Amino acid sequence: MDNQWKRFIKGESVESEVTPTIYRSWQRSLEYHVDHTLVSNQDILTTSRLSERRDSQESLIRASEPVLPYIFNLLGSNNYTVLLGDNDGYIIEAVGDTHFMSKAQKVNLSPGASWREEIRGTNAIGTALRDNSPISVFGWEHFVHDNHFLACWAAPIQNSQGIPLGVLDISGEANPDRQKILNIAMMGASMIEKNLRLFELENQLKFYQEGSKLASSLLQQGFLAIDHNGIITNINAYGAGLLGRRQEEIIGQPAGDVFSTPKGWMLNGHSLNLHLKDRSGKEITSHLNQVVNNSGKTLGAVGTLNISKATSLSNTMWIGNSVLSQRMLARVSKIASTRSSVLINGESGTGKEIISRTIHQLSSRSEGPFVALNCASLPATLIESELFGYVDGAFTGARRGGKPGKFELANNGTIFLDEIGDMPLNVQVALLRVLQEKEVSRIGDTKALKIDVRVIAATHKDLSVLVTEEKFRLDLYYRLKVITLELPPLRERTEDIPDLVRYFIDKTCNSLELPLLGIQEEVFSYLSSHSWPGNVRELENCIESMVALAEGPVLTVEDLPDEIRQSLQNKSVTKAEPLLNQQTKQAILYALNQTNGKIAPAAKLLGIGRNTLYRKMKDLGVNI
Ligand SMILES: Nc1ncnc2c1ncn2[C@@H]1O[C@H](COP(=O)(O)OP(=O)(O)OP(=O)(O)O)[C@@H](O)[C@H]1O
Repeated sequence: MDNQWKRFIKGESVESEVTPTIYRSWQRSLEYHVDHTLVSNQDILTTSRLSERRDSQESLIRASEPVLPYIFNLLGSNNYTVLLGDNDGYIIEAVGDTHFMSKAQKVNLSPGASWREEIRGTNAIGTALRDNSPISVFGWEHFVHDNHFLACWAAPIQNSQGIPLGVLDISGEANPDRQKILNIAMMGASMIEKNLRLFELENQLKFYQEGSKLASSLLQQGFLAIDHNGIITNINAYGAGLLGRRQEEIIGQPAGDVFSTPKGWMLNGHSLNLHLKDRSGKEITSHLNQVVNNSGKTLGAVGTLNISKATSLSNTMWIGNSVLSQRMLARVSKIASTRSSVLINGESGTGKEIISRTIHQLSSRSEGPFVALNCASLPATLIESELFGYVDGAFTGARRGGKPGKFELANNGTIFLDEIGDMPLNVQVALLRVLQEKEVSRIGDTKALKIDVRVIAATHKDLSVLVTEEKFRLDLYYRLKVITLELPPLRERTEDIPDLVRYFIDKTCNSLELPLLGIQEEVFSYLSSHSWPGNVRELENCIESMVALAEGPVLTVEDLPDEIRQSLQNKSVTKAEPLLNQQTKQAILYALNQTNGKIAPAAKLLGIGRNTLYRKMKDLGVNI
């Protein structure tokens, strides 16, 4: 039976008696000087090299994992082994019957061995890979005599360009139904190819998804996706921030529930507009374009989410969604529905004025005026006339025709008295009278004018201490603190920082007519680690200068002021108070010198508010 092989080895011509594929492979085996008498022990990987090779072929192994046992079961007999070879002919996986596998092992037909033609002569694995075509190699068709007990079928596993990535082999003892088993091998190879394509698609999809996730997170605009059932399938962090909620609270919700008031859905040809107005008057609009597939079926809609221009730059909007902010806003809306006086306590720049405006706007007086007066910014002698006004000739220097006071101007609305702790005692008496009698008389006038004004007072000082020091009247204190509201400093609600920063970037870019700048995520950790003694005002000034001086389209750590860039390292360093005071005093004097003693520009130069500057000047004994 092995006559043809014997005669070929002797050098006789047998070309017409064997299939051309086998004949060509025998000839190549001769050229490779393969020893036809002996099983080669060459090119067998050590266990560690084999596991490295398996690692490098991870997707081929994963794709064949369910296929090899399936093919083995399909063969319906134990006299086979199903092998996976890589593109170098190394066997990297085997499933089969232990009895046959131990026989196969004797000729190195087992994991770790390479069955390239160059090493083992004609064989199904090596020849299928060499010809990139399915093949069966039976008995004496193997070039090496010791392999003549084998019957093998192999089919290459190709990528989508037809390049062989590996090979699926079925080996056993000779079987008469040569074509049937070859078909099974080909089917196995094609199943592995399909799995590989699926992985490729999964990877591509993941790549696109990751890409779009990154793009939407970098987007300094809200991004929203809604499926054809109206369910929100994606919203970026910025968009969620605009809605004052977290991404995970919104994704999966019906869009109609999230955008409930006042206008809801508006379908308009191929686009869709959504509106939302929240408690503080912030209005959000979303413009979405429908996405359709090739057959015109609507898959959903994607688009942007913005604060509508009309309200985006209003200075009455409270930005921040931390637990503390939420708690405070809930209290503010309750306060707004009452008529009582309010006393707001909070450090400078925490938003006392903005929250007073919010109370006014949410109240039934919102159509009336909101009038603010800072008691620390005026000399004691002027406060009274500012508050109550005066008649013609009331005092030397009085304006001809007189002047209405802030109370008169605030009639039917709200008066906001900032830094009330700095109000002189004599004015406190007059204020108390106005509050009790609900009428005001201009200085020098005998007539009283009925007024209906809600008073919101604010201070960064502890008024009860001022009362014990007899700098503040107890009766006025009680009159004002009917309702109190504590504004937490920014360092206690650092979760608000990202929203505030994005808002200030938007606001500054708008006012400087610059294209909207992005911000590197890392910047937030620096901003959150700073203690912000000047609170939101200091943060606002910091962002304004970062935007104005920005080098590129995205604000980075490099754009941060030095002291904030160093704040992460300096957090543990204790402050040397007296030195700090000295330096603050010097900075104030320098700024005043630069601005010829003008308060507003000096405050701007220092990056603090006017009121803070007045207060610091008072505390540090700086006079102009
Ligand atoms: N939550 C906030 N959202 C948006 N802007 C804010 C917020 N809090 C403060 N600001 C901004 O910070 C700046 C300071 O706020 P505001 O004047 O209300 O603080 P304040 O507590 O009254 O300060 P001061 O006591 O020094 O007068 C303002 O420009 C204000 O618009």
